[in-house]
Amino acid sequence: MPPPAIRLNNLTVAYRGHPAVHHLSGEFAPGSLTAIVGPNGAGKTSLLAAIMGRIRPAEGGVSFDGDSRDRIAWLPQQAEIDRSFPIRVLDLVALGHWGRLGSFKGIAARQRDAVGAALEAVGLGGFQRRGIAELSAGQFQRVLFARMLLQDAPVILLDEPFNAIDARTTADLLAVVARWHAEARTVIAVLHDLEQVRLHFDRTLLMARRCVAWGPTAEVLHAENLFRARQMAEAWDEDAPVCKEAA
Ligand SMILES: Nc1ncnc2c1ncn2[C@@H]1O[C@H](COP(=O)(O)OP(=O)(O)OP(=O)(O)O)[C@@H](O)[C@H]1O
Repeated sequence: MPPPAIRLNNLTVAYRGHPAVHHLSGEFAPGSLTAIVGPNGAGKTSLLAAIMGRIRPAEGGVSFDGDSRDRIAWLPQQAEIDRSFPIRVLDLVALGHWGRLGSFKGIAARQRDAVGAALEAVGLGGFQRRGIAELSAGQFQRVLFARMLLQDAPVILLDEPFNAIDARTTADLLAVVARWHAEARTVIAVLHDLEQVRLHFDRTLLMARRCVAWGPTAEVLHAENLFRARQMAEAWDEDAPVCKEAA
């Protein structure tokens, strides 16, 4: 099934009345590959949360054309994941099958094979029986990508997927992202490395709570836009209330 278009309609996300994303409008086209960039506190993670439906917008909203939100795969920032949980790589990756498995059914042989294939695809063949606490940060990120391979979702959201990940692992995981793009899935990734964005992402949304620029990466990552985003970040007031500006 093709991915839906994802539309932001005057989207405003606020925490206790203070805006983190302000009056954002635009569209992620089906099958597009978009980087979201901007200074710390620019609202990038909040935007992903609004797309996921984890935060209710203060104003405006997110609409999906032709498909529903439950077919999104989401990779949170590593810092948000508790790795002390005693679970094996096999079981964690198999959770990618969750929608098809049902809660308490065991993992069938076919699904075990699919887990093995996904682990091979991310360079971790044979890691099934390892505990997740025994993995390096880079290996763990590979495992999470393997889980997303199994999820087989038309829309994939990645929040800083290459933070603290070495160059080799990043290159391998960028190849997985390119594969998803070639398969016409919609991929949206929050990133900080602008060189990586220039090399691997067609489109970019540069934001500083508001949209600074959104379009082809080479145009968006222009020095003037980057300067404006920095200025907007320096000027914002953490305690400013949500305004009632028209869309
Ligand atoms: N759960 C929350 N409760 C209150 N305020 C929040 C919450 N999450 C984020 N914020 C605030 O919203 C603003 C945007 O945060 P967000 O994490 O979306 O930005 P970001 O662009 O992803 O930042 P970074 O690059 O540092 O990860 C910040 O001022 C932050 O303090």
